[in-house]
Amino acid sequence: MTQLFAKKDKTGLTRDLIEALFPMFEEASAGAIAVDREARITWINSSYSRLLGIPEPAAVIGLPVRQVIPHTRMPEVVETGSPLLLDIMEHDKQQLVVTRLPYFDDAGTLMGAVAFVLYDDLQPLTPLVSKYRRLHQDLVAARKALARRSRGTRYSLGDFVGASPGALEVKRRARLAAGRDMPVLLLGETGTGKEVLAQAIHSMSGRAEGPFVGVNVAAIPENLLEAEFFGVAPGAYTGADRRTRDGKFQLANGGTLFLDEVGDMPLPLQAKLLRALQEGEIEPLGSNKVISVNVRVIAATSRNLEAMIAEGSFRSDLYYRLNVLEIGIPPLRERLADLGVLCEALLEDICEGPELRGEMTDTAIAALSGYSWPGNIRELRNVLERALTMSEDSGLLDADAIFKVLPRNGVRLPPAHASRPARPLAEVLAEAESDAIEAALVACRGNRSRAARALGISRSALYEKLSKMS
Ligand SMILES: Nc1ncnc2c1ncn2[C@@H]1O[C@H](COP(=O)(O)OP(=O)(O)OP(=O)(O)O)[C@@H](O)[C@H]1O
Repeated sequence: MTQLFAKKDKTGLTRDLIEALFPMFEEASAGAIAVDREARITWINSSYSRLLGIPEPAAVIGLPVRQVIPHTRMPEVVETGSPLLLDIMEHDKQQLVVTRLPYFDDAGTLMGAVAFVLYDDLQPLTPLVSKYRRLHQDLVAARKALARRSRGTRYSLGDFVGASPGALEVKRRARLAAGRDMPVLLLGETGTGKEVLAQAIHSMSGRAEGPFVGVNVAAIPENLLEAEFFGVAPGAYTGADRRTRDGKFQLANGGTLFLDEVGDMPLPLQAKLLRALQEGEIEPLGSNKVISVNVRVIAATSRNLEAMIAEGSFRSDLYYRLNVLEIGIPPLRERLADLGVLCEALLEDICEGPELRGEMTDTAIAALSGYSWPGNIRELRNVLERALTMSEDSGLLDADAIFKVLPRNGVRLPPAHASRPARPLAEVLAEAESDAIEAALVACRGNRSRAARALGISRSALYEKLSKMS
């Protein structure tokens, strides 16, 4: 206590008061510390040193307090001269309740601040602390979502759900793409997550703070594409709109331009796009000036560009320019192992709010895996949405609920008969039995009585087998 204040004159009331109260506070608290007006540590007691894991308290005297306690708000107290009477501070994964007070000299000049840890064991405060934690987590999530939205992205790599070898390879290549500022070509059928991945790559890249601008080439009428891409100079048109209009390249300057359905781009525009990519310059419509742009392009298509090159509808030089790093996203039917995790993630997303809840039985997943999913994950999401809408209040989706909403002309996938190592006969028979039951249920569109008849077993036997399968 004697080293707390550098000067020992004790004429000021505030100082007297603090010094008088200090021993009491110190004893009652789990730790105490003092800083000068530059927020450098002038004193720390042994219990606080122990709590913070500081082996040698003398070694931290004179150090900026933030260097020792990263989340402390003592600098704020010495800056504003206002106390922070009750605050929860995180240190090394522990939560401490702290009080911080400024202290002044006789002339009322701020000299520094003292802080006491009131609780280091927050057990009695559990309800309060868990509420605080929840609010804090919500705040962090909301801030992140807001930041992403303001940059034009909704997805990060965590949103590309899947743990199958195919999905893991996609994620590995996406991380690689994020680390290198080069064009990327995403190849995959419709609904496989090309846009999710493009946004994820942008969010992980050095351009994350820049804009993410997406343009779906197939959705824009051919005669408007050039203006959409490169912008319009004032007076380019004699019509009503005589203002300058920035194109997607300008809007994406400093960030990422996502060209979806690039295979649908007409040949004349392909030539202009190639020039823009090669030169890093664009020329707005009706202008004779070129503008430099710094844009990273991620292109995507569900079409076979090599075949298009062969038939002359896609330029090979543009293809090589875009395809510096290629990521092939497998269709859902080739990564059925991901169905379980995908359903879980999609149901959680669909069932926002407490009124809706969705859960799947194993037989429901088995039913989903018998379908070929031409619309991939977008179609899976639609199927789950429809199944939930039609389900009972419980939100539990079984095979019946799935069969009711799967497209009637759905193609049944042949069971995988890849060569396998020898296995116990009982295991092989059980698998064959569940394959046969699944096939019968699909063929009978989930009608169990008809499926049982087709299998040549009683309805109750089928129920028994199904309960063992789930
Ligand atoms: N791996 C994934 N994990 C979770 N959700 C996914 C995944 N892939 C796609 N989705 C979801 O499926 C829907 C379609 O995804 P997205 O638009 O990225 O597909 P796309 O390949 O760009 O489709 P298109 O070629 O038709 O534009 C979105 O709702 C997206 O959230």
